Amino acid sequence: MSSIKIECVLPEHCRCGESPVWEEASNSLLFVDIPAKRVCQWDSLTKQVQRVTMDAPVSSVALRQSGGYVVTIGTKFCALNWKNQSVVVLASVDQDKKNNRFNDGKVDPAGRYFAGTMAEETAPAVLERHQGALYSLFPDHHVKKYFDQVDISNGLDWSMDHKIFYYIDSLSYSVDAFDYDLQTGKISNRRSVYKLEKDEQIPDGMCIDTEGKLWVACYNGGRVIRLDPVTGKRLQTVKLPVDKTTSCCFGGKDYSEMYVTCARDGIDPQGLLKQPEAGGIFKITGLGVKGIAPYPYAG
Ligand SMILES: O=C(O)[C@H](O)[C@@H](O)[C@H](O)[C@H](O)CO
Ligand SMILES: [Zn+2]
Repeated sequence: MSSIKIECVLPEHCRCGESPVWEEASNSLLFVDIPAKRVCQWDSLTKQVQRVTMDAPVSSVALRQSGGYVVTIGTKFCALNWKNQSVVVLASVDQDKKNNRFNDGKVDPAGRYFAGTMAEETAPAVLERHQGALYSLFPDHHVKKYFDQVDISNGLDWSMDHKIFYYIDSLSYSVDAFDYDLQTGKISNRRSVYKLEKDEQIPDGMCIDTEGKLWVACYNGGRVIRLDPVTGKRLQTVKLPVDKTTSCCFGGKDYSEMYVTCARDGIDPQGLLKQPEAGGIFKITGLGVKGIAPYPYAG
């Protein structure tokens, strides 16, 4: 049996840390702090952090094949040049919804950047319902809309054989699956593969391991859970010393470590005394499973 170790590797006070992405080329973890409008890069070797501030909430970051990163800022898909900190808008969505912003995003195995939107929250998980939609930015910069009526667009990943797309609309308290056509980027046949239990709270970010099992960060649940999407059973629970766990990804050597982001917003001063590491970056080792490298945006 492996022994699990959980460590706060970066005591960052993220208001809402999200979108952890491992960048193998720089041995670093990318992540965002949404309301702080920040994209960060934590070097796992030097332990140094670089932070770049945007002019609107930035909800996800992904690698870009041609160099630099892509990010979702406000309701825009953008390219970010890390060296000179410049941003170029690639496409816009939800132009009729002034109170909307993008939320979680991830690149598919063919290099399309998937991201969904939501209404801006007045408090964590308090927002106008059904305002969001799911989109993807194709390598040629055209945008495809998949569906709307989304509350909080979150966790997304693809099965190892690229035939299934997994997705979370947080306030449905469900992890869903679609059949996926990698050639065309089309999704179909939506179904639920797991319904969260009460103490697991709100499903947020998600990633898949090489065994095809799903890892879901549970917001307010202070844990990541490992699910078997075939049987619909929870296989494992890993608790963290912070409640507002938002997302997870594999990284480090051979993608054998898990990185977890979390939020600090919405915790009162009393609560912060009990979880001083809220908003930090956590590393979990000894899970005994691995992930895969993130796919880069192909455009
Ligand atoms: O990170 C996200 O996905 C949202 O932007 C956050 O605000 C919270 O996680 C959400 O409130 C929990 O459902
Ligand atoms: Zn999220």
